[in-house]
Amino acid sequence: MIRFDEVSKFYAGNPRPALNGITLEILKGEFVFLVGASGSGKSSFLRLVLKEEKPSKGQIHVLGQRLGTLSSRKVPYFRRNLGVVFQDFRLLPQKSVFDNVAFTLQVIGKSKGYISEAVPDVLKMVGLAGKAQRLPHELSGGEQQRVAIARAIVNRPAILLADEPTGNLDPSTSAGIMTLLDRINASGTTVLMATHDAGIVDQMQRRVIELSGGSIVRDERSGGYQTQAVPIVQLAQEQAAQDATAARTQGVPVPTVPAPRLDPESVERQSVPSWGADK
Ligand SMILES: Nc1ncnc2c1ncn2[C@@H]1O[C@H](COP(=O)(O)OP(=O)(O)OP(=O)(O)O)[C@@H](O)[C@H]1O
Repeated sequence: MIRFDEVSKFYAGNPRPALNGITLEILKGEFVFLVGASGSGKSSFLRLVLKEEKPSKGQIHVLGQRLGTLSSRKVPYFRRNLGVVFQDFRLLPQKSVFDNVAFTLQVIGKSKGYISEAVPDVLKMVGLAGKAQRLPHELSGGEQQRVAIARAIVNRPAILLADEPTGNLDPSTSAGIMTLLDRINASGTTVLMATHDAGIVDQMQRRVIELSGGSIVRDERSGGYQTQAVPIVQLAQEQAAQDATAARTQGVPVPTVPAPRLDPESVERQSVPSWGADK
C-alpha cells in the first residue's frame, strides 16, 4: 500500500536530512502511528506520501504507483485516493459544513445528485447530522475536526493521512476523534497518523513507527508512545547487580563493578523485531 525503499529527503539549505534512508512497508488496512520528537521527520514523511515533496534519494510506491514516474498532470488523480486531515482543520470559513464537504466532490466533478446523498451520509457517519448548515466558527474544535474528517473520507479514499489531528483538542474530544478514526480504519481505510499524543498511542496499541533525526528507531506491531525495550546498558547494570547478589549469598568476594555511564546518544535500543513476517 505504501512502500519506502531507502528514501532520504534533504531540504535546500539544510545539510541534515529530514529523512535518512527510510525503508518500510505499510499494508492495506493497517492503523499506523508515526511518532518522534519535533523535527524528527513525521510531516516530511506524510508530504512524500502525498507527493507534495520529492525524495532526494530512494523510491516510494503508494497504491502500486511508483511516485517518481507519476507526471504532475496525474498527481491530482493520484491524490483522490488519499484523504488528509491536519491539526488546524483547514476548513473554508465562509462555507457551511455541507459545502465544505461537498467542495471535495465538486472539484472532482461528481453530480449534484451524488453530492446530495453522499454528504449527508458522511456527516451522519462522523456524528454531525443536523449541523450541515452551520458555519465552521459556529462549531466546537472537535466538531470542526469531524467536518475535516468527513471532507477527507467523503470520496472513500484508500488511505487517510492525519498530521496531529488531535493536537488542538482536549483529551475527551480527542478520544471521540480517535473512535471515529478507528471506525474509518475498521471499514477498510489504511490510516497513517503523525502524533505527539502519548495517551492516545498508549491506549490504541497499534503499529508504532518512531522516527529520530530522520531515521526509524522503532517499528512495533502493537506498541505505546515510548518504547518498552530496555536499553542494553541498563540490562548490563541489572545483570551485574544480580551476579553480585548471587556471589555474595554464596560467600564469594566480588569486585565492585563501576556502573557504565549512560550516554543517551549512544544507548543502543534492543530492536523489537515484530514486523515483517507477514509482508
Ligand atoms: N521546507 C523545509 N525546508 C527546510 N527544512 C525543512 C523544511 N521542512 C522541514 N524541514 C526540516 O526537516 C526536519 C524534519 O521536519 P518535519 O516537519 O518533517 O518534522 P516533524 O517530525 O513533522 O516535526 P513536528 O512534530 O514539529 O511537526 C526538521 O529539521 C525541519 O527543520
